Amino acid sequence: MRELLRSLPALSGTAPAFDPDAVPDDPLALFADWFTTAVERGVPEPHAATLATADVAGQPSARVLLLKDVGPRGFAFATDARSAKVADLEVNPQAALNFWWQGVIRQVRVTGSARYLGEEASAVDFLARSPASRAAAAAAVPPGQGLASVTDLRDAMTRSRTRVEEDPAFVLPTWQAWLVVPDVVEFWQGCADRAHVRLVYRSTGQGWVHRLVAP
Ligand SMILES: Cc1cc2nc3c(=O)[nH]c(=O)nc-3n(C[C@H](O)[C@H](O)[C@H](O)COP(=O)(O)O)c2cc1C
Repeated sequence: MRELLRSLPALSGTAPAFDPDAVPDDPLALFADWFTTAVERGVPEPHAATLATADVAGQPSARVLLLKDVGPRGFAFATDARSAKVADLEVNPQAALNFWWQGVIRQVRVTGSARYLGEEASAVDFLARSPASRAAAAAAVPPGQGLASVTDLRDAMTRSRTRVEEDPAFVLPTWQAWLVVPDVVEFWQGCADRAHVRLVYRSTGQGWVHRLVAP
């Protein structure tokens, strides 16, 4: 493995032009710009992000999920209330989100606190999912619960699919939309010569300040 790992290239994407002296005051605007560029440059699944949480004892855990919205208030995702991440966030709302866009050598790191967006936003998110993903979410098998076999899960999903198709307005009561409200947003632009650009925005409570830091 050691040899294999050392043989692999890193930072092999193509960096778009980026001038850290000509950035917007609001990091959410810069995020939208970088995200759009990632989509235009064909970065696969740029909306997949790693969410890190920590439990009451401080034990961290991280998992990939999909970004559902981004706007002036923060970064939205959706999940099941019975999941470990929600158990973590209920006792410790501090969270981090990480995006890595290989094709453009860009990383975005977000830290902040997460809050539940309420029943209405959660229902809107659930109903916007495809029938297959609504059925999968509603398969009555809570995330993390032990399974005897994958066949059991498929059977539960088939029953759930019928229910979702018969009642298109059905909303899984445990489906929740959450928002990560950022305190710090870091934009990392990799460069082939290793003079990487790290631009860190920090919330002041009234607005944002930003500065360059060493990579
Ligand atoms: C590409 C990708 C997208 C995913 N999107 C979501 C998502 O939007 N919401 C979600 O709850 N889990 C999503 N998952 C599954 C999570 O990674 C994770 O397995 C699940 O949420 C349980 O995590 P937890 O036990 O830490 O709460 C996704 C996984 C992958 C690989």
